[in-house]
Amino acid sequence: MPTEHLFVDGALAAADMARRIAVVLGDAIAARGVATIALSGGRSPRPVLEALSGAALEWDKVVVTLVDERWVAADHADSNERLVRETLLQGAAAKARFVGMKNDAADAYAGQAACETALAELPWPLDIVLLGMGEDGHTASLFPEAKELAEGLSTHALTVAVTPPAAPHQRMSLSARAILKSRHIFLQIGGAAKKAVYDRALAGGPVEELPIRVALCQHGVSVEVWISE
Ligand SMILES: O=C1O[C@H](COP(=O)(O)O)[C@@H](O)[C@H](O)[C@H]1O
Repeated sequence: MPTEHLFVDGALAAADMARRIAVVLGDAIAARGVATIALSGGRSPRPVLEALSGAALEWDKVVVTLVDERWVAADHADSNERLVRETLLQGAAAKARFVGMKNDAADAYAGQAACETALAELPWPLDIVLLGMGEDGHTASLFPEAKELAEGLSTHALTVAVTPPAAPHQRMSLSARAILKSRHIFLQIGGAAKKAVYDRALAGGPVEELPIRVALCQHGVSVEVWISE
């Protein structure tokens, strides 16, 4: 069972999550001289990343990558890289090493091999994989109805190129294997609709129905969930 942190307020949940991330990254630096974190995109992580940016860490020893990315330019409003650069990688935190997923290839499928090579050079397992979840139960860009879902759940590769069934832009996503190649999985669940999906996922069933079960229905990696109303 995941460890659940319950909050009435999303801002308090974000601040608490940022504090916990900083502790885990600091411990990783003390133990191994380097700390690694993969970040999700979307709306939920923004306040966490803004708070984390002010943490007193040896940022030059932190490596930041992504859980998923939209195949758009790094200055596009939908770019997860842009989100991370604008929120986390500011001030002292700008010293962190950022390894993004988007490259110059024309589409995500053509760019997957180079992205795989870039991510393979990181020190695995990652210390933290920070996940979000959509109301359809997707996590990273492992969407229930995507034609690449089976590949994302079964591949030995770290990454999978995806065309979302009902969202804009091709994506690059960590595979299930990569998500589980981590020391800690942290998950944000905000609002009643996501909480209902989270509860249904925890109750068990096929991972193809609710891909968040990749993280929730396994015993190898510790999972902490920040739940807010
Ligand atoms: O498409 C995505 O959605 C999920 C959830 O996003 P949110 O905006 O509801 O927080 C996110 O975790 C994922 O990284 C993103 O690409």
